[in-house]
Order: sequence, then C-alpha cells, then structure tokens
Amino acid sequence: MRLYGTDIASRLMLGTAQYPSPAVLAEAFHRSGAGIATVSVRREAGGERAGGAFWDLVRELGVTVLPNTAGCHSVREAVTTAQMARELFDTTWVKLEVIGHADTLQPDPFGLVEAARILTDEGFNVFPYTTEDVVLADRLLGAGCEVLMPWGAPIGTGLGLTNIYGLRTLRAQFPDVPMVVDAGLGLPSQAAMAMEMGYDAVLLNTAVAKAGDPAAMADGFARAVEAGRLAFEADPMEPRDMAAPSTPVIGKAFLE
Ligand SMILES: CC(=O)[C@@H](O)[C@H](O)COP(=O)(O)O
Repeated sequence: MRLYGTDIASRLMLGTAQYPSPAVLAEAFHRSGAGIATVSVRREAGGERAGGAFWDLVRELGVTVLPNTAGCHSVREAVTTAQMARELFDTTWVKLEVIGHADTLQPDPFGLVEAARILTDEGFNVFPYTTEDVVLADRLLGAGCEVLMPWGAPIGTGLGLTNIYGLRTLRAQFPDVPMVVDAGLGLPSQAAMAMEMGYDAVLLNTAVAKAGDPAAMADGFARAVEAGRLAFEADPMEPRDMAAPSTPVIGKAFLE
C-alpha cells in the first residue's frame, strides 16, 4: 500500500491511547504487525504522560508515526497541533481531526476542509478523519488531501460499519483514492468487511486497547485485515437471490 509516496507493508494502523501499560502497548503492536501508529499530540503533550518517555516508547515501536489532532475542536487548534507534531516527530504526515459535535465526535466538515487546505498549503500530507459523505470527500480532495479516512462509526463506540451503503458508495465514487476506515470498529469481522469492500486499510484503537487481552485482539485484527484484503483481491462472487446448484452438470467435475 502506498500512502503519500511511502510504501506501507501492513494495512492495519493502530492508535496508542488507553492501553493498560507500556508493555501491553508494545506487545499489542508487535502482535498486530501494524505499520503505522497514530499518536494524539495534544492529549499526550498535555497529559500525565507528557515528556520524553511516551514519545520514546512510540519511536521504539519501529513503525511510521502518524500524529493526530484528536481533541481539536477548531481549525486553529488543529493547525497549531499539526505544526507541533511536525516538530516533535519530524514528519509532514498528520491525521487531521476537527471535531464538530461533542456527543458524537462527528467531524466539523467546514472546519475540516479549511484546516486541510491550510495544512496542505504548508506542505503537510493530510489524512483527514471524515464521514462517508461524498461531497465532503470531494472537497477534501480539492483541498489537497490524497488519502481519506472515513469513519466506520463514532470514535470509541465499537459499533462497526454503521452505514454500509454510504461506505460502499464512497469507495465506488473515488476508486483511485487510498481510503482507510478509521474509528468505531469493535471486532475483527468488521475490519474484514471494510477490507472486503475495497478499503485500503483500517485504523483502530479502542477495540484493541480496551480488550481483555489487547495483544490477542491485535493479532485477531491483523488476521482479519489480511483475510479481508485477500478476499477483495480474489474478486468475490456476486450474491444472488435465486438458489443455484453447486454441482449443476451430472458427470462433469469442472466448468472447462
Ligand atoms: C487513535 C485515533 O486516531 C482515534 O481517534 C481513532 O479514530 C480510533 O477510533 P477507535 O478508538 O474508535 O478505534
């Protein structure tokens, strides 16, 4: 998978928040084989884990760091946080979150496009956390984003793919744009489904960090992502309403 000119081996991306301990976080990453770790710059920089130890732990994971602007509710906050992330991690990559609604953590579509334009003009490679809205997707691409990250469901809910029609439509409308289903996944089967639909990758955090055994869950997600991708590439059959016998011709084992 190629994102902003960089080859990423794994199609699973993991968040770094809410793990019970640094050791569990490291083990979960190890079992997941994730190629990208996302880090909330604003939360970590301001919280009890502020300072070198947490950043060092993230760097030691040996994966590509995708800083995010989680917790930002305005364009200004998001842009400032992205600029801070660039200094901290020496990267132009940023997962852009501009939250517009406190209860659903739904992105603010207007602020998102505005912030995306400012950041791409400043040379950032923006990964916008968005919805399945095709018009918003079009505006984000117009603002210079080359990757989209539509939600599966609101962050932290574990509800899975709540708008399958919308996600299918989005995927079909922009077939050449790399897209990552980000947020709301609760189970590996939901990640597999996103991959079967042709999404390029999934990003999740809560489902792994809050599992009873985060490392085992990370492993489960890794296998599901791989299985889903294999199925997509294998050109799945079209479902049909009418039954059809699996062995239609007597005495003929193969179609050829
Ligand atoms: C870590 C991160 O970037 C989250 O904001 C992300 O959207 C993951 O969401 P879940 O915790 O629902 O998987």
